[in-house]
Amino acid sequence: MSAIEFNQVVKHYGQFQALKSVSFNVEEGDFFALLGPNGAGKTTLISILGGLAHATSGAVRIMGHDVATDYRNARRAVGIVPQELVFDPFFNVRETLQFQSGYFGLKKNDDWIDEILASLGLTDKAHSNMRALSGGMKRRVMVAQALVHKPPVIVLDEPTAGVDVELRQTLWQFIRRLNQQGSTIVLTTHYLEEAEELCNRIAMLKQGQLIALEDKATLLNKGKSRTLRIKLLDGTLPASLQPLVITQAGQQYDLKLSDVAALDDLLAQIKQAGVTLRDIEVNKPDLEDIFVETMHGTAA
Ligand SMILES: Nc1ncnc2c1ncn2[C@@H]1O[C@H](COP(=O)(O)OP(=O)(O)OP(=O)(O)O)[C@@H](O)[C@H]1O
Repeated sequence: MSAIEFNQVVKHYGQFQALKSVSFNVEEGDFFALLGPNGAGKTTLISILGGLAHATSGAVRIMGHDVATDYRNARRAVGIVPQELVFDPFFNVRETLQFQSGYFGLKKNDDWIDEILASLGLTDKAHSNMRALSGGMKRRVMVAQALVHKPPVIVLDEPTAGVDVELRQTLWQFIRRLNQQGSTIVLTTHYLEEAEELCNRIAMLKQGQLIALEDKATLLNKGKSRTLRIKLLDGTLPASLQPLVITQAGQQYDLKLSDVAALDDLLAQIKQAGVTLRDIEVNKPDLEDIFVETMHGTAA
C-alpha cells in the first residue's frame, strides 16, 4: 500500500483548471518533495489531501483511506503544516496542542506533547499566549499541532518560508528523525537546496500537471547542462568563449556547458588560442539547474 495515492485528480475553480488529472503515489517511508513554481497547484493538491478542498473528479487515498468517502480515517492518518499561520489567540501553546489532541479524541497525550515541545525548542514557551509569540515561534506551533496525533504521513507546505536558520535546523533535525522512524514526509518548498538535501523522491508540477517524478539520484543525473571551471596559467580566454562565462574571478572562469559533448570543441578553442590551463573541473547540475531545465522543457 502506498502512503498517498493521487488518482486522476482534477480541480476546477470556476472555469479555471488548477489541477489537470494528476496521478502519482507517495510510498511509505518516502521523504518526498513536491516542487513547482507559484500557482502550479501544490497547495490545491495538499488542500484536497487534508479535506479542505474537494477534487472536481478523481480520488485521493491516505494509507488506503479515501479522503472523500472515509474522511475521518484519512484525516487521522495525516498531519498537515499549512502555509498560513492559523491559531486561536486566546490559547497558550500547551492549550493549543491539548485542544488539537481533543479534536482527535486523545485524552492522555501530555508525554507526547512534551516531547514535541522539546524537539521544536518550544518548552520555554509552553505557557506563552499564542498572540505573544514571534512569527517563527508560531510556525513551530503549527508544526507541533500537525504532529499531535502521531500521524504516519506528515505534509509540510513551505514550512521554512521566511524563517531563520536556527528554526530550519531544529525543524529538519526533528522531521528527519521522524522519517528515520518510519514517518512518510511530503514537503513543498521553493528552497531547492533544502529539497535536494532532504528528499529521496521529487515530483514537479507545472500549471496543474505532473511533469516529472523521479528518485532524486535519477533526476540529478538527467540534467544535461554542466558547469566547466577552468583556471588559466597564462593568456586570456578566447573572445568566442566569452558568452559562456557565468562568473570570473581573476584567472578562474566558470563556463556554461550545454552538454558534455560540447567539451571537446571548447577545449580545442582554448588550445587554438594558445592559452595554457592550470586546472579544469566539470560540475554536475544541482536540483535548481534541473528544475529550471524541466520547467523550460529542456531536460533529457
Ligand atoms: N480558491 C481559489 N479560487 C480560485 N482560484 C484559486 C483558488 N485557490 C487557488 N487558485 C488558483 O489555482 C492555481 C494553483 O494555486 P496553488 O495555490 O495550488 O498553487 P501553488 O503551487 O501552491 O503556488 P505557491 O507556490 O504560490 O504556493 C493558481 O492559479 C491559483 O490562483
